[in-house]
Amino acid sequence: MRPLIVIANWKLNGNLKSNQDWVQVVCRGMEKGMPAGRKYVVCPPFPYLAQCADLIQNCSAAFLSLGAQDVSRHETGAFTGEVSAAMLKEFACAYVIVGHSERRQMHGESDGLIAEKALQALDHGVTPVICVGETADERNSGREVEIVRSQVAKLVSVLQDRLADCLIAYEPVWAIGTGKVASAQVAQDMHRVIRLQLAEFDEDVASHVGILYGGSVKPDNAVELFAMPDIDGGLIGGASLDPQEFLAICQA
Ligand SMILES: O=C(CO)COP(=O)(O)O
Repeated sequence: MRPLIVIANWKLNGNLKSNQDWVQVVCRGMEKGMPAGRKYVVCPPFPYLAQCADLIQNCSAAFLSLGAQDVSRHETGAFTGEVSAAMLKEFACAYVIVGHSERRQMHGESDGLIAEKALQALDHGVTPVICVGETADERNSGREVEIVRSQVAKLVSVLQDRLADCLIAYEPVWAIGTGKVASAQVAQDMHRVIRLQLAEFDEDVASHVGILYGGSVKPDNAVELFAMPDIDGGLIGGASLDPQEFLAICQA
């Protein structure tokens, strides 16, 4: 059985005070009891990883894990502004998001670079959460399956059976921050496409890999999304900034 995983992606949000309040509210909520067999992760901006690691450690409900929003494909060296997987590991990051559509679009990240970043994370014992997804234009022209399959094909060719230790997040770009959530069936259909593609490579890998949905997930649509057979959790942006909303999604 694949566990259900809910990940808060704060993006470029947060400050010392609001982070402290957020972790306190979420921890207190989780201490009251959470559904069994689930995992929860928070991904703050880099400068707050140490603060959040400390806050989480002091939380008696050992539910919440820490993740980062990006990682360098390099180990070390003259790469100004980059953060390595080894550094993330030192700050207790168990997960890292790679290839988010905002990085693909605004920073020109390619499928090849994203696969290399995932390899770096794996080499340092950090689980990569690899994002894929089509734009509105690609879906409107009926190319959504072709686009997502080409993104996944690159992951399979580079990562091979190490994909078993990764998570994939299907985040249709048209659903991110727009309030236009993919219907549970539309999301399930694409998750199925991805899982079948992984099965073409290796059935074991396909049955192992958690595939999360991201894009305008809210407490009221999470229940239906998470009930789908190939949806193994969610990557939550806007709704994760409010600790009560995030908690409600974790409990959905
Ligand atoms: O990009 C996302 C998570 O990584 C989704 O963002 P929203 O939940 O704000 O649509």
